[in-house]
Amino acid sequence: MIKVTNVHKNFKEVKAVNGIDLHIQPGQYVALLGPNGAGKTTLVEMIEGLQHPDVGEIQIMEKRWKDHQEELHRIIGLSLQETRFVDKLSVLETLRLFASFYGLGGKRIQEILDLVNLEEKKKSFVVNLSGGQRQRLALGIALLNEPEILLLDEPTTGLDPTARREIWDILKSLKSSNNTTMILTTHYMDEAAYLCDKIVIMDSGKILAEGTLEQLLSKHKKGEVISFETNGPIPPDQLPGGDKIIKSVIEPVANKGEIIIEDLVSYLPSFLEFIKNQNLVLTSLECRKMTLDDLFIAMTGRHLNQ
Ligand SMILES: Nc1ncnc2c1ncn2[C@@H]1O[C@H](COP(=O)(O)OP(=O)(O)OP(=O)(O)O)[C@@H](O)[C@H]1O
Repeated sequence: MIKVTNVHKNFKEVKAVNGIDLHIQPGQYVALLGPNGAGKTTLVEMIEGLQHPDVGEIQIMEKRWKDHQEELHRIIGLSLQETRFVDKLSVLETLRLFASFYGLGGKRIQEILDLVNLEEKKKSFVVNLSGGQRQRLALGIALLNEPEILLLDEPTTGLDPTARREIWDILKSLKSSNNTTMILTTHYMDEAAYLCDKIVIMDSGKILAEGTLEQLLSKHKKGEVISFETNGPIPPDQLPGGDKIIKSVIEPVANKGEIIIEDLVSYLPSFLEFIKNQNLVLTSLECRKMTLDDLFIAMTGRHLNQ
């Protein structure tokens, strides 16, 4: 459905997208997950035809933007990171305006109001909508034309958990009813894990890993995490069992750290002994299985949301 081949995009010296290959199958929901500046928006905007690669090629249903602009506009629905509406138009008037671009009538507008659950708000001015309602309106506009491909740039950033859940429910229902193909960018690993069949982890313009959640986590199959805080500074270079550690992140000033190890049961006693020998007291200790964020730390040494 979407084929991205060796795509590069630079902004002066910044390599925003630095050699990306990506294949997306029909009906797949794909999350581009990564921290600020990873290159997610730039990649999505190139797939949307809003920006053009310096190097490489993007094909959508075997078509390129330069030869098939009109056709591709009909196939794709998109919602940008920040959608600007006309504040003094109502929800209904806004939908009518966008529907007119596609020659769509009242029936489709009503379907969209029901789908994104804005019937009760249809007479409200857009300026008076909550963040979640605005995002649902943006999603509704993206869906007006029944697009085969939906591209959403951070559809739930800044929303509270209930508002996020409402967007998730709409996207889930769309998947089962329409077989839509979707790419969304997000900072939230729970969003990627809940909604998407395929997760693409990006950093510094590159893909670090891709696959289903299970595939990604099984790359570090035995990975488990010790997360701890102490009453004093931890000397990071003296942690025991160096060869058993997949990755450690120690924050000396905050007196806290995380260690990703292969085998928790065999490692934990030596860690506790180390804490005792350093005359430290554990003020908190948590052991758990790896999450996507831990996987990101294992790959980059940083948290996803930093
Ligand atoms: N128009 C532009 N001009 C100059 N630099 C840009 C431009 N667009 C993006 N960049 C730079 O390219 C890099 C990738 O940015 P991009 O917005 O694609 O990342 P992102 O992963 O979407 O980040 P975020 O999650 O914060 O939206 C960043 O370093 C950014 O500052």
